[in-house]
Amino acid sequence: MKNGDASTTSGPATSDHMEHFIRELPKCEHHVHLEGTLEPELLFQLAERNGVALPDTFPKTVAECHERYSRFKDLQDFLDHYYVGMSVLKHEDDFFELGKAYFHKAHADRCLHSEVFFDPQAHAERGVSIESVTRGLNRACQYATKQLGISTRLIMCLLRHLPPTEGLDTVKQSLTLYEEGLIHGLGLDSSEKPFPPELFTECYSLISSKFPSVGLTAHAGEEGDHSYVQKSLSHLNVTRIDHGVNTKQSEDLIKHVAENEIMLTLCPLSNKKLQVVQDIAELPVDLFLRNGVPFSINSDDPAYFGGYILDNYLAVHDKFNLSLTDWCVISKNSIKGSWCSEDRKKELHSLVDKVFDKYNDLI
Ligand SMILES: Nc1ncnc2[nH]cnc12
Ligand SMILES: [Zn+2]
Repeated sequence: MKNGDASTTSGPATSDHMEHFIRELPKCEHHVHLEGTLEPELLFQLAERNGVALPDTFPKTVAECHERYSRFKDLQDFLDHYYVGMSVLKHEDDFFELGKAYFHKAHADRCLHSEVFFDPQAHAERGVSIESVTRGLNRACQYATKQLGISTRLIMCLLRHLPPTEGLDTVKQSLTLYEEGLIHGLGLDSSEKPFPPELFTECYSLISSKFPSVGLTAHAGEEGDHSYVQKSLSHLNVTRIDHGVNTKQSEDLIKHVAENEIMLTLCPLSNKKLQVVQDIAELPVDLFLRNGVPFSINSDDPAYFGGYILDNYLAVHDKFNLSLTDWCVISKNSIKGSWCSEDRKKELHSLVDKVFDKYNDLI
């Protein structure tokens, strides 16, 4: 049966098969901030356990949190809340618990490979060392691999609203952790405008000169225009772009990104919540597919944006009438763009093929 022709079958309609297919599809996540997976329930538990007094303006209950999360005006409005929320994280075990809870959610969504961000500078401000944060999260990564079969990578992000000299200090403090193999990538996040990527050139070149195999990525083209994407590629030498929605503004850039297999890590629910788009249907999913721009689908800050990776896949399914073949392209590109071993990629490819074969006869 072909996509869209639901008239002649018994059993579930095509769209039901499509939804089952998407649920079963092995997924790779490349854009999730572990601090953004802090659910309100754990946030309040940690506040009590760690004796953290949240400001009077902070929501008092889980329900009030959800109400607050339903009306972020933009990225900055979200970030102002997010940095306060994460102040309840104080000890290595808190970070372990946070990571473990995320990996269980990812596992339930059939996410088999996950590359996770963390923001050490946001914790250093409160006296929490980069070692405590990294070791706690690394233990969670090991747990995910051993107990849940998820391969993982840890990506340290620099906060672009802080001075680049502080970013460089953070990079220097992190060198031993990269050396130990606890951190595998470098990223750049927080308020995009007016902090262009070239401010952080030295931070990126220091890491890549010491550890050439470390993956480089940066948030760009979320609220910033396409020049932020261009400059992340030319000045930071990243091989991946986080968000990158505004790549759509330049035909030359679309061509460049496609030809050089730069993967964009799209985050549909995040873009809607932070009003990057008013509707997920506005995302350039068709444009990117037609032009061979590789992208993956991710959750960004799922505790705040109302859904983990599967919800983001389903949101795309809901708005774009993608075929089984389109989904296979998305899923194979997200494997190809992952920073895991070639053997792991082969395993993931064959798992995707199995699900594709199962549903190819049905859809
Ligand atoms: N969507 C986002 N953009 C930039 N920085 C972030 N940090 C957490 N979520 C972010
Ligand atoms: Zn992000």
